[in-house]
Amino acid sequence: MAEIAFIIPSREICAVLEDLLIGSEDIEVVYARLEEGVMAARKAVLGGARVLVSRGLTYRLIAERLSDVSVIEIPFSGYDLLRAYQEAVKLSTQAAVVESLTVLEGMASIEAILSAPDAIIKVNIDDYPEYASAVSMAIDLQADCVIGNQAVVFEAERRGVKGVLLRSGHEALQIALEAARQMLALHGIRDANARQTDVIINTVDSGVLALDARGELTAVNSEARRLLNIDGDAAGEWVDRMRQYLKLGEKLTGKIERIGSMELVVNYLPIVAGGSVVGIVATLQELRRLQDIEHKTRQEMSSRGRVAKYTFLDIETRSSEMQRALEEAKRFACFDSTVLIQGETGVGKEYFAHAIHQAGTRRKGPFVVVNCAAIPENILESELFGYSEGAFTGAKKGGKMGLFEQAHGGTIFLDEIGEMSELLQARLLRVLQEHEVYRLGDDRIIPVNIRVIAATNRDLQRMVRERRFREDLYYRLDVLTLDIPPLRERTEDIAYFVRNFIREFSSQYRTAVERIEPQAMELLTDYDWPGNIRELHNVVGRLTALSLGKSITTQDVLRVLAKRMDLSAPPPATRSLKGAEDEAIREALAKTNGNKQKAAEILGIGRVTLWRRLKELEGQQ
Ligand SMILES: Nc1ncnc2c1ncn2[C@@H]1O[C@H](COP(=O)(O)OP(=O)(O)OP(=O)(O)O)[C@@H](O)[C@H]1O
Repeated sequence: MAEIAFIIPSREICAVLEDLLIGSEDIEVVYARLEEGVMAARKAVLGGARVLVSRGLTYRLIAERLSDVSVIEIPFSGYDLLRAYQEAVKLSTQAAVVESLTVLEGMASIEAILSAPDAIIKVNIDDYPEYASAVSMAIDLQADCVIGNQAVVFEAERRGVKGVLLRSGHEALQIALEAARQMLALHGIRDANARQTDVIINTVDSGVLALDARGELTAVNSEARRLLNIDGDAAGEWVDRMRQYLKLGEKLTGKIERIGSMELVVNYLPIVAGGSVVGIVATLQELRRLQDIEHKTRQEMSSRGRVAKYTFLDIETRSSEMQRALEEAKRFACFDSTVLIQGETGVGKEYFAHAIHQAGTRRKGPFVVVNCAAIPENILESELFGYSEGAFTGAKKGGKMGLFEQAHGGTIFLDEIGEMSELLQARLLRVLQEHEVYRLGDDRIIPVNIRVIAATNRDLQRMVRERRFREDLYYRLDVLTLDIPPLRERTEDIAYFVRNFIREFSSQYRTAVERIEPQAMELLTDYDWPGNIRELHNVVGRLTALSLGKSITTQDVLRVLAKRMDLSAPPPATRSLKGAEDEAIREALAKTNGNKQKAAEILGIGRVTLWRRLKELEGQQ
């Protein structure tokens, strides 16, 4: 395949060329003139030629008709001009040259070298509408010999004046050949660049379209084709749109454009070179996809260290009450709705929150825990909502993402919600209603997709009545309410947990403790456990550490529990009241023949309380 084609309107030049090109198989030489030359050029291009070389009028016609191919004109070398000069001077008294300005200037240089200024009349062929009038001018200026191309020579001879044909010789052909080869190399570089650009724009996952300065589409990648269904009508519409921005010549980013039901985020970027706009690039991204990426990034950032640790399998129980609560919680987990967990402190509300998150559709999203009672109000606000840079003195550079944002795509667990201030209750209500947050010091809306699980050990309903908790927020939270029974109502669990905890602590403290005396266990199951599982855990921890043998004894339990009751019991009102109590205890024991269990029942107190009081009585005696 010849990549360079010489379309030559002179057999003589063809012959010189063929000599010159022996062995150059990638170059084709065709003898053809004018219109035939154009046809030959087209054929060569179809055959794979990328650079055409020609001369004279044939060159002009080819360059004009095949505007998107590189066409090189064979020049005249200094030797060609010198040869024509010498021949004309020999043949005439006054010679003229009828050619383009570059040739005329070349001829003037030769005159200067030969110290014969203005020896030849110079007629610029481009100043005349046709060859004939240019030749007439030369003859009018007394020329008796005219140097020029084939047409000029023909006209001069027709008018009875000698003609000298200006021929491109060996050197000029060499120059043209070199230029053609360089042009071909440039094409190679351009193609490689275009291929590289093509690969680059097809690697990016945005749609890319580019127009040149004339508003013609010069690049479009596969993603743009996909997004705009470019084979359809959309492409034309998009090119029109881009042309408008090309005229404006200004950068425009983040514009939302609609294509049917799809929303695109479009950036228009003018290409500026040498101070002027030489094109425009549009990048397109699907809004939904961008949001997904943003969400994933947010999740990625926020889920580090923000994962739920417990599942329903971790909530062990032997109590039927608790079993019911568990079944309810499992059902709630499936609905992507707000859950309110109520229960005394230490009953395991946080365990439930983790497990509900893990069993729901958001299990892969973050799980963010916030203890509303543990953080001062103003700090809690900035923790929950985040802040922008400069929102307040000491605000971190670049601002800070709030916990609601961090929980995006997942769950936020608001523990001890009853402790939340009124201001924050109002802000939380907005989040639940609008599903969006504003950072402190920033008015930009940040959409958040979160599930809220709230927990409280307070009677929220009562707080609403006492106007200490917003009624509207209460009803927003009270969608799926879960009541976790206190440990004193789960006696089956007490024994079960005690055994588990003994094993746990005994291996942790490396003690010999393996079991608990039955009476001691009874004392524990009778106790009120105001601190619930957390308290039971602590107590068993202490018992395991204190016990000297393999069994935890009644004495051990009494010692540990008595201390706790002293801490929690209110101080006796009067001495006489205490005396009356002592009397009642004695009576009850007398009636039951010393059966402490029955005596406690008669007295309406727990066995542990009875034990404690008896110990006090012993001390008094
Ligand atoms: N089912 C269970 N099995 C074993 N331990 C449990 C269980 N439930 C709770 N616990 C223990 O009780 C402690 C208290 O649980 P959790 O923090 O979930 O209670 P809470 O109701 O959220 O308490 P608070 O209201 O004080 O925040 C936990 O640290 C854990 O050690």
